[in-house]
Amino acid sequence: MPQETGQRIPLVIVGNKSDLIDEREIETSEGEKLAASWGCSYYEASARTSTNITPIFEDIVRQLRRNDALRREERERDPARKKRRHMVKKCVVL
Ligand SMILES: Nc1nc2c(ncn2[C@@H]2O[C@H](COP(=O)(O)OP(=O)(O)OP(=O)(O)O)[C@@H](O)[C@H]2O)c(=O)[nH]1
Repeated sequence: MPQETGQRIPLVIVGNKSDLIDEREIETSEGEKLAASWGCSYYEASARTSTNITPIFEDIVRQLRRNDALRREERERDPARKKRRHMVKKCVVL
């Protein structure tokens, strides 16, 4: 799925309600397999017990920061960028 969009979108797969152990419908291995095929992390979390909530948001923030850094690097490497910068006309307010 991430490959289909062609964009860097932060992605994690979360199986919620991990506290309801007896009502499990998806095996951990199944979630991990899907996450591996999407190239992202898999978490099992519980909103009720606050299990894994912080690591999920930390993972997303790490991805956002990594994507920002990659975008900056790509922009720096773009040879057309320098040329464009010289062509920009600035407006001066007096
Ligand atoms: N035990 C447990 N209950 C949860 C958890 N997360 C949400 N719920 C409960 O599940 C119900 C539905 O929660 P919503 O946040 O409305 O989720 P939803 O996507 O609209 O509904 P679901 O089909 O239940 O996923 C509510 O009664 C929540 O309190 C959890 O991690 N553990």
